[in-house]
Amino acid sequence: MNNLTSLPLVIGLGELLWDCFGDERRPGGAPANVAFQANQLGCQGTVVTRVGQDELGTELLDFLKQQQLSTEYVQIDTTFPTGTVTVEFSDANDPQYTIHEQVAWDHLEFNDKLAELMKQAQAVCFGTLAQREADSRESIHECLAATSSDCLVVYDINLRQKYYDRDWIERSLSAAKIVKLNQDEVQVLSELLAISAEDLQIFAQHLQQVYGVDAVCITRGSEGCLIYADNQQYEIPGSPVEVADAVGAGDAFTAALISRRLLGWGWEQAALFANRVGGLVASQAGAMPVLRVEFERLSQEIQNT
Ligand SMILES: Nc1ncnc2c1ncn2[C@@H]1O[C@H](COP(=O)(O)OP(=O)(O)OP(=O)(O)O)[C@@H](O)[C@H]1O
Ligand SMILES: O=C(O)C(=O)C[C@H](O)[C@H](O)CO
Repeated sequence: MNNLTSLPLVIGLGELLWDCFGDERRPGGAPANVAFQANQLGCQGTVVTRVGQDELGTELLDFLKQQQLSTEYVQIDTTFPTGTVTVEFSDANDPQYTIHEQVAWDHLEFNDKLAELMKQAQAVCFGTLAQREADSRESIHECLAATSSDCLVVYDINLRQKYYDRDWIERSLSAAKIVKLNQDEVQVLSELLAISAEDLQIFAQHLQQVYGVDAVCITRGSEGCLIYADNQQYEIPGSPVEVADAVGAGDAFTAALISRRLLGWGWEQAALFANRVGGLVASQAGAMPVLRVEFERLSQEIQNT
């Protein structure tokens, strides 16, 4: 790997794609959003994914280069096209995703180069969607197995359409140190894994005891988040914003939480920052708005309070 900086290496492992909003399109894909935001948050965010050998793939590679993200771990598929998603809204807070099938990011190939990269990662974020096909599912777990024991492995559950399965979720929970999910996903998991979600602390303890997860983070839109870690519950209020669209707010939240935990911040302060970062992204269109300066200002503000 060509590690040009000493910044913490944060990998977004899974899908990089085009979010299509009517006749506009913007780069997206949850793990890619996390890598992009981690890059803006003072880390070396790196995307591990696969695009097609087509115009849409070339444009994604150009986008990454423009944003000073590495394209070294973006594989090119000669059979499947670059992924696309149709994003629709009945409410700006609640985007609906139609995720098109038979695309390149379903076919990530694990190899020595990826193993070498994963060994060096300080954090890796992955989700459920990119596990819908066996090719990427197995490669993702090979990547996770190649990380060092102190790597912060973050499972941002992100359940989409019908693309999840109890076995994939349990395998992923077992591989993760931090699990992030929203309130709707708590309900789905509660049914799928037969865990009561009436008391969220008991729900979180179940994930910790059965799957060996260290921290559980539940996001609640404008109401902020709950974190269960170190035998404590942290309830961190949100700072409501005027929403442009909530696409990528959760991913920005995750990137912010990772970046500040890697800097040694406590849970409360890191979550407060993550809430504000998520809110800022919700106040802008698309999943990858350029907000480097705003994030730095916010980081200083929260450190000084
Ligand atoms: N309207 C809002 N006002 C303020 N902050 C917001 C708003 N919407 C989202 N956020 C911030 O972003 C975080 C993540 O939002 P949300 O709970 O909607 O994400 P999510 O459902 O996890 O997202 P995704 O499924 O896209 O990953 C929230 O915990 C909050 O900190
Ligand atoms: O990657 C996912 O989880 C998706 O749902 C694809 C979305 O279009 C994406 O997260 C928003 O950029």
